[in-house]
Amino acid sequence: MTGLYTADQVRAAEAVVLARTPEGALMQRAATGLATVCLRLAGRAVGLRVTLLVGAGNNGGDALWAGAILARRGAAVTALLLDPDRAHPAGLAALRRAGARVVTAPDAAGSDRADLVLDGITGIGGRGGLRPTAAAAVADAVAGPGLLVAVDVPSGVDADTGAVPGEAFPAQHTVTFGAVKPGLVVGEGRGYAGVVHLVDLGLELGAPSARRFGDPDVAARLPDPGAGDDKYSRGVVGVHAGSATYPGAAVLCTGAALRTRPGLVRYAGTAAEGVRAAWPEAIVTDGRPADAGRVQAWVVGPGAGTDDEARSVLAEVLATELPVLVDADALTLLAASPELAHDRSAPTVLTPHDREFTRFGWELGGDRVGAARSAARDLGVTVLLKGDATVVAGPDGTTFVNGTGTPWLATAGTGDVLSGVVGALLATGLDATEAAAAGAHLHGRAGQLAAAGGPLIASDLLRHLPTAVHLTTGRGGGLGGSGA
Ligand SMILES: NC(=O)C1=CN([C@@H]2O[C@H](COP(=O)(O)OP(=O)(O)OC[C@H]3O[C@@H](n4cnc5c(N)ncnc54)[C@H](O)[C@@H]3O)[C@@H](O)[C@H]2O)[C@@H](O)CC1
Ligand SMILES: [K+]
Repeated sequence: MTGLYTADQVRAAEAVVLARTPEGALMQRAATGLATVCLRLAGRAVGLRVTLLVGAGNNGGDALWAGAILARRGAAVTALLLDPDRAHPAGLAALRRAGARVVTAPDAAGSDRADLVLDGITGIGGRGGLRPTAAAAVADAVAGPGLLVAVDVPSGVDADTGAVPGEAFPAQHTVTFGAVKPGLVVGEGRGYAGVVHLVDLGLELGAPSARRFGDPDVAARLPDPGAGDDKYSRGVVGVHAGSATYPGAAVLCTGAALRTRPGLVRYAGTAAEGVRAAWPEAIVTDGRPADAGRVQAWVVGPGAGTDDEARSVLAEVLATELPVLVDADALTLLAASPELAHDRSAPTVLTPHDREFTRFGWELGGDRVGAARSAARDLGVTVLLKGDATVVAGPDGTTFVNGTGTPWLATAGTGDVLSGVVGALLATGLDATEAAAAGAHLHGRAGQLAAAGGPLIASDLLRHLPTAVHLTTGRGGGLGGSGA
C-alpha cells in the first residue's frame, strides 16, 4: 500500500526532522537520493552532460546540490538560474565549488545537447502554471535530446491535486522526496510525472491523505475458499443489467462477477436469455430483483434503460438493506432522484464517469480527489470516479487512487465489467470503499494483461480476471475457476 501525502503533510513532517538535524542535512539527503537515481538512469557520470533548471526556492536548492554531486563525479553540469538573485545560496556555492557552469541566459543552458535535464523550478511550493521564462526553458528542454527528470514534483503541476493550470514540465521520471504526493498519480499531473521514484527522508508521516493499493493488498482482500465454504457462504451477488434487445451489458457484468468470486451470481432482468446462454453457472430469472432469490449485494444499471420500470427496479433495490452498486443508466436515474440513496442502512457505491458525475450537479475541476470526496460526503455513498487514475472516496473521507490500467480500457463494455467485479467483492462482505478500490485495481490489472496481446475488447478482461493479481503475488487459488 502506498500512502499519498499532501504538501502540508510533508512540510509538517519535515519540520520535525529539520528541528533535530543540522542545517541543510535534509536537503543533503534529498539531493543525494536525487543524484543516485540520476546516475542509475544515465548509467554513467563521467562526461554526462547535465542541464539544471533552477528556480527560486528549495526545489532549486535540491537541483543545485545534486548537480554538485554529479559534477564532482565527472559530469559536465550547466545550471540555468531562472531567478538569479534568489537561487539557493548554499546550493549555488556548492555547485560552483564543484566546477559547474552557471548561466542566466536561457539560450546558454545547453538543453539542445544535454543527456539529462533536471527540473528544479518549483516543487511543493509552486503555484499556478510556469511563468513565461521558465516555460520557454522547459520548451527548449523538451525539444532537446535529454532525459527529462523532475525534482520532487514536475514544475507547473499542483502537488496536492494533479491540476495543471498552464505550462508544466513533462517529466519522464520524477524523483520525489519523503512521500508520494497525490498530484503525481492522479488527474493531469499523472501524465506529467512519468515514472515516480521515492527517496526516503526518514520522515515520520501520520495517516495519509489517500492510499493506493498494490497487488498484495488486493490479494489479501480476496480470501481463498475454506474447507467449510459453500457457494452461498462465499458471497452471492445479484445483477440487474442489460435488456432483451441489448443483452451485452448483462452478459459482461454477470461474467465479470462470476470470474471475480466463484460463489454464486444471480441475474434478474429482461436479458435473461442471453445471460443463460453465455453463463450456465449463473442462476437466471427474467423477473424483477425480488424474484431472484437471496443475494448479499446488488449491481444495478448497466444497459438497463431509464424508463419507469428501470426506475422502479432501482428504487426496489435501494430500499433493501443490502450493499448496492449503481452504474450507468441507474446513475442517470439516481441523479434525477438522489433521495433514493439517502438514509440507506447499507453501503451504496456509485461508479460514474465524468459526464455521469456532473449530472448530479457535482463540479469536476482539476481536483478529482477533492471532487470525489465532496460527492461521497454529499450523498453519504462511496464514489468511484472513473478516469485515467480512478479515484474512490468513501462517505467517511477514506480515499484511494488507482494505480493499474491501460488507455486500451477506454472501450465499450469495460465499465460493465468493472461493475460486476466490484459487485462481487461487495457480496463477499468487504468494506464498500475497499471493494470499489480493489475492484478498480483488479480491473486495471486485467486490462494490462489483456492489452499485452494488443488492443483489447471488454470480453478479454474476463479471461484475465482470475489471474489479475495472483500472477504478481504468486498466490494461487482464490479467484476464478467457473465460467467459460
Ligand atoms: N523543507 C526542506 O528542508 C526540504 C525541502 N525540499 C525541497 O523544497 C521544495 C519546497 O521548497 P520551497 O518551499 O522553497 O518551494 P519551491 O522551491 O517548490 O517553490 C517556491 C519558489 O518558486 C516560486 N514560484 C512559485 N510558483 C512559481 C511558478 N509558477 N513559476 C515560477 N516560480 C514559481 C516562488 O516564488 C518561490 O520562490 C520541495 O519540493 C523539495 O524539493 C527538499 O530539499 C527536502 C527538504
Ligand atoms: K520540480
